Amino acid sequence: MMPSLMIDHLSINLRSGTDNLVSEISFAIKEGESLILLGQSGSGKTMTCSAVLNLLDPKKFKVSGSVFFGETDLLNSSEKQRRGIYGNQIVYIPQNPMTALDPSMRIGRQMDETLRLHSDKSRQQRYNYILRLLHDVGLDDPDRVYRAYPHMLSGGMLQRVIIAMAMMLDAKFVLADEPTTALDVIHRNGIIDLFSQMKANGVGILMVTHDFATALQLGGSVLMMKEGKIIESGEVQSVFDHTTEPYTRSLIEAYSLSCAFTKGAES
Ligand SMILES: Nc1ncnc2c1ncn2[C@@H]1O[C@H](COP(=O)(O)OP(=O)(O)OP(=O)(O)O)[C@@H](O)[C@H]1O
Repeated sequence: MMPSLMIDHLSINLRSGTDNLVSEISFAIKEGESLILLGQSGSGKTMTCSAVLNLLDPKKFKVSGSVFFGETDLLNSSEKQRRGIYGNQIVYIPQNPMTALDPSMRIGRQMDETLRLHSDKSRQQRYNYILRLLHDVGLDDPDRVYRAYPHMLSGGMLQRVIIAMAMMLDAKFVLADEPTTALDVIHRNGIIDLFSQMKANGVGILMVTHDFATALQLGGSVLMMKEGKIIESGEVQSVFDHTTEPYTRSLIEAYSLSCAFTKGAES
């Protein structure tokens, strides 16, 4: 099967400097697979995502290597090709989900307008479908969410709304930047379950996190990033069990400490 997303020798430099912010990164994700970029703050995770999403200002950054989505060369694609891919086939869930939504428009209207462009369903059919999706992503009162403005919902609820939008568009690929950072354990589990469901439905997932717990829960492959480079890679449980890299160990220890702390607080 063709990988949905293939990154080959991706490097990112500031045009004003010589340091590589990201150095020679390569990976591929097929439909129904997940890959996690894991590393401390400043390791280059968000830069890598921004290159995949074509968000880096070419006046400021020099990007080399290639990023392919199926047959499309994303770094050299036309505006028209990009419009057909981003927000449709590739859905981005940003760290702050509020930024992905229009603050002045009710959630239901935003979803309805998007759906209207992508389907020939009637108004009533669209309403019923959107309500079912909001229910399926675990929002208890879908009609209230439909009528709410984004600022009326919590971060976790907004993330669910964006996941519902990805499902609505039948996205092939979801890219999520730190989707669990602002959530408590219960909400984190719920969100990861939704990502696992999408994976089971054939969606490819690229997730950025600094949290080993999230990586272990989602499973799949992990790339350990440090100072813009991949220093270790493999199946996440196997890296967790067998790593000898001091950097990876330090992130695992941070995770173990937070588990011990949570257990201590519970007892
Ligand atoms: N807009 C920018 N201009 C210049 N350098 C930047 C910019 N954004 C990030 N960098 C630099 O690029 C490197 C990688 O940063 P990046 O944001 O990708 O890290 P990260 O792993 O995503 O960290 P975090 O978890 O804090 O988001 C860092 O050295 C950072 O200082």
